[in-house]
Amino acid sequence: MLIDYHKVNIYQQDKLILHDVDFHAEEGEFIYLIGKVGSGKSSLLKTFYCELDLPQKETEKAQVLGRDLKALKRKEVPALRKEMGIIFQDFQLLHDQTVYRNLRFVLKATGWKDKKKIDQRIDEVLEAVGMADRKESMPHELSGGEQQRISIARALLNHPKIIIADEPTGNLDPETACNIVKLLKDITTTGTAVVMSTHNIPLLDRFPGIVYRCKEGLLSDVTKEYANLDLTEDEATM
Ligand SMILES: Nc1ncnc2c1ncn2[C@@H]1O[C@H](COP(=O)(O)OP(=O)(O)OP(=O)(O)O)[C@@H](O)[C@H]1O
Repeated sequence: MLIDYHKVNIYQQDKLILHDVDFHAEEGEFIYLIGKVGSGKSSLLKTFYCELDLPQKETEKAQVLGRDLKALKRKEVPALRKEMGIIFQDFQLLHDQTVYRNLRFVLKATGWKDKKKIDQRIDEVLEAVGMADRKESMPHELSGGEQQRISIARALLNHPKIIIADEPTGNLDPETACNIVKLLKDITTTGTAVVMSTHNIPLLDRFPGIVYRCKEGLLSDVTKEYANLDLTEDEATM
């Protein structure tokens, strides 16, 4: 299992955001996280990559990629993150660097040294997201959807076992959003799991997956019943 949470409490400062969280992710799974604004989606995702700490005493089990988060030391976090791809709504590309340099920056920062291997891996990930011909482009020369493709390519660089995507389609028009989610779903066929938060409810029918919902401090697996729930609040972004 890639992520195994059992009875986990999640706080922001002193405020309990989600309690008794059970969450599981297995290889190749495509998992949505829905819930209204402020319901705790980002907070949960942040705990997976240790941006938000879990309270030791209120965590029964929290394992991510074979590590016990209760025992994980700060210095072990970069190695854990190297095995994950993380994607954000605002792409977070280096604006003054070409696509190629954006990707090379990550490889160098994660220990790659051989220029030939670096160039080969950059070609592979750009190919995987359909952007092989944009290596020398600057981010501002790309559309939002294209920039998100580059950030997905960046997330793929180190062969992640799991991709965590926090509202990856939040800044995109509906058609571009569909293309990005299709790409993320295609990636799961390679065995990489994807966990993505979204307010874009129509995606759930179009690209079926497992659906978790944050509501009133609780996280539930609603895969079987989401179609019968009123998700008006979950869809609103304001
Ligand atoms: N850094 C922080 N410090 C204090 N409180 C925070 C912080 N970040 C988030 N919160 C609070 O935690 C709660 C959950 O926020 P979170 O960002 O996890 O919600 P979300 O479901 O991702 O919302 P959205 O759909 O708007 O992205 C909110 O009440 C928010 O105000």
